Amino acid sequence: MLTVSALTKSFSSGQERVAVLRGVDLAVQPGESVALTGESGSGKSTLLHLIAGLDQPDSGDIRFAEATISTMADAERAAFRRERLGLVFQQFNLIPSLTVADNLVFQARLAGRQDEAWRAELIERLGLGTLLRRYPEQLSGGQQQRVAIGRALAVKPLLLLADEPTGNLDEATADEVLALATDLVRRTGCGFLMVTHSERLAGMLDRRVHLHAGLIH
Ligand SMILES: Nc1ncnc2c1ncn2[C@@H]1O[C@H](COP(=O)(O)OP(=O)(O)OP(=O)(O)O)[C@@H](O)[C@H]1O
Repeated sequence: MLTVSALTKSFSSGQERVAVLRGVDLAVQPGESVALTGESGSGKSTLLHLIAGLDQPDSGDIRFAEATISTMADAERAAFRRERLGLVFQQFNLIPSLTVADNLVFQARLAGRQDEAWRAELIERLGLGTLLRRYPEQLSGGQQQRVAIGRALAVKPLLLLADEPTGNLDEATADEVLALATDLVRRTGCGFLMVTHSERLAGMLDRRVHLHAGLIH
């Protein structure tokens, strides 16, 4: 479903170019959850940003079944991200001026992909029913992250991308939030790629890939 081939990316550092990704190959199948590990600075977030279309690779391809995002123009890539991808970051990135209910519908509405029945199921499964009228600042970290996951999945994405999604949560809450996310991913059949430093959390997913010296091992 996602196929990344021979992806390279370098950044300028002073006079030099530093090659962060040197030919990354990676595939994620529908319904599969994959943990992306690697030491600090190995390029995990860079890879995730490229897959999300937030930045452009130097060379190589990023393909989904229905589209090659690495060759899309900026506007087309942004639309693909909005409509077909779910993004969850460590900072929950909820919209502070919107209630939980409105945060949940916001992206789906923008994407023109509203599905009432699916949203109701997400609310139920993520235990958000009693929180719908609250604002993000009135929620705990675990609750905010459950809303962020619900928002990302509300569009029924092809792929859920998460960068240290439970990094701000205590262990028990992190485990609980990730268990919910993997369960929903299996249910929707979307792929799930998650950056993590945690061996424990990586072990909860179907498979693990390791980024080292610019390559996936
Ligand atoms: N926009 C940028 N401009 C210049 N250098 C960058 C940029 N983005 C990332 N880098 C560099 O690329 C390398 C990889 O960064 P990246 O954030 O992808 O690593 P990471 O594996 O996610 O690290 P961490 O686990 O610490 O979050 C680092 O050396 C970083 O300084």
